[in-house]
Amino acid sequence: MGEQTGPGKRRLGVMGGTFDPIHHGHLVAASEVASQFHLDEVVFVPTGQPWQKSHRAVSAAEDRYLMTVIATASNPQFSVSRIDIDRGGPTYTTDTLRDLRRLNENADLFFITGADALAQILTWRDTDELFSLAHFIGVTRPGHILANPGLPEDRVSFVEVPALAISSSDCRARVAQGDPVWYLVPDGVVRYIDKRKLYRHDG
Ligand SMILES: Nc1ncnc2c1ncn2[C@@H]1O[C@H](COP(=O)(O)OP(=O)(O)OP(=O)(O)O)[C@@H](O)[C@H]1O
Ligand SMILES: O=C(O)c1ccc[n+]([C@@H]2O[C@H](COP(=O)([O-])O)[C@@H](O)[C@H]2O)c1
Repeated sequence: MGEQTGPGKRRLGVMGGTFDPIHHGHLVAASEVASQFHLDEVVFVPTGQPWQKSHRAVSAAEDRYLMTVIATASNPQFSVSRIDIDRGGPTYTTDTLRDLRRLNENADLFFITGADALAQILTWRDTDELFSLAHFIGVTRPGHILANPGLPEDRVSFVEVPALAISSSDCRARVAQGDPVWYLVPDGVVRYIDKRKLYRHDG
């Protein structure tokens, strides 16, 4: 893994996502990678403005941030960062990783991404720099093929995680239809969605 690994360095996982809402697929992926890669911590980083999702309405960043905090609060290995929200403007992972490296000088970064997001990674901004900032870990996701889309071989690993066919889109659609999202998202997130009337057409 080149210059990113070293003795005595903390191993910091980074789970970026829009988290609209965060669901158990995200949490299981982070937990499994933390275990298999012996990570000290996984920081969840909700996007500010996910520029590749500009074709649809995205919930307010503060709602997505708070749901991420609620979902991760009970796990001492998990934390949440506001860096992408507070930076403002479209969210680029090169900025995320540069900022996290500045804040965590003695850490190796492991960016966790599902098979669908990994397949799109060459469309992200500044990909040449991207791969020098972190090691990328692609995780399995039902309905998607996990493969290297052309990243340098020594910059990417693959992890099979317990399959959860859950997506944020499906959770939003279920709430809009009045269907339950219990057990797809953490209980506190169900209650937050209800309290803030998120995803309801009359919300
Ligand atoms: N069920 C899942 N299993 C494994 N990885 C997942 C799963 N759901 C999301 N991910 C990964 O988590 C990261 C953040 O995903 P994101 O917040 O966009 O959720 P999503 O469910 O894909 O949302 P949407 O349906 O709105 O596109 C991405 O890397 C994505 O591939
Ligand atoms: O850097 C980019 O250009 C870029 C483009 C699309 C997605 N990403 C990142 O990929 C992660 C998952 O994004 P999303 O849109 O699937 O929620 C999240 O951390 C995004 O900031 C990054």
